[in-house]
Amino acid sequence: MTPGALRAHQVSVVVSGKALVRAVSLDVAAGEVVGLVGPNGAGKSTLLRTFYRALRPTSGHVLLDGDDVWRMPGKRLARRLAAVLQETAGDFALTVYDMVAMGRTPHKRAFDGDDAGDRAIIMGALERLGLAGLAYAPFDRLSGGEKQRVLIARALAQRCGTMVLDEPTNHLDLRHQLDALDLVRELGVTAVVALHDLNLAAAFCDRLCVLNDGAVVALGTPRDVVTPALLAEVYRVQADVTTNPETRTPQVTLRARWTERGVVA
Ligand SMILES: Nc1ncnc2c1ncn2[C@@H]1O[C@H](COP(=O)(O)OP(=O)(O)OP(=O)(O)O)[C@@H](O)[C@H]1O
Repeated sequence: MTPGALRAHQVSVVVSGKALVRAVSLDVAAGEVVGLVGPNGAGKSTLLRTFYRALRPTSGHVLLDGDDVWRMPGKRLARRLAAVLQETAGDFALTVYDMVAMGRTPHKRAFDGDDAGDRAIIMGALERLGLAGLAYAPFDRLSGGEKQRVLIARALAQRCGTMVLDEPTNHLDLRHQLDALDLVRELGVTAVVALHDLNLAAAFCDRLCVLNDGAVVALGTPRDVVTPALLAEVYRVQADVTTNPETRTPQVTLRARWTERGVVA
């Protein structure tokens, strides 16, 4: 699990004549965690899809340790880069164990079964995500948060040095949100993670990349990026930014005002 250096160079995505991602350049150093933030529709998922080869950039390149991910055999990329996507529909017959076992596929030849080493990795990933008790439950019956933890466990079992995570915490309760991001940090992997919760992003990420309308509008440490001016410009909200006394990272509080119709932020 050697962390890779991930580089997007002038990546643009145009679909049906509409530019969804516009000339994005982002260098993520080996072992660095970069948060991708920005409003709904800003292009976060679209950019991430070019990283794990779900969507070919119209122009520009995505490089992992200097190798163009779009020129690499898929299996080789999957041994180096794991993606945690938003909830995936599973086959109704698959158990939680089966879903996590898929993380081992890039490391096997066709028709190879799981050996003892694979089983230990799969069970270790299930235990790490608090899912050992659900190992033989049908994936489709799980709650949204449980499913999300299964997808994280699958990426963990994939044993890659680089991870791309698209809103990995959106279904998780507070404790599991912290656990999931703690895990990413603990692993020491290179990670690009799309997050909506700016406080969480600021607490866990080395740097934040702010996308708006498909383009990077700010890139830097959380302290440099999370400012009332940026929040007003990008999210069109009035907010105060203080320093969290525990984490020493920026903390956003929306300014709310009372009207006869209730609270309006
Ligand atoms: N295949 C497509 N064809 C046309 N437009 C698309 C396509 N896929 C995405 N879009 C549009 O591209 C824009 C960016 O979408 P994307 O999912 O990347 O945003 P996002 O920043 O991840 O948003 P969210 O925070 O809501 O998840 C949106 O306006 C979306 O409607």
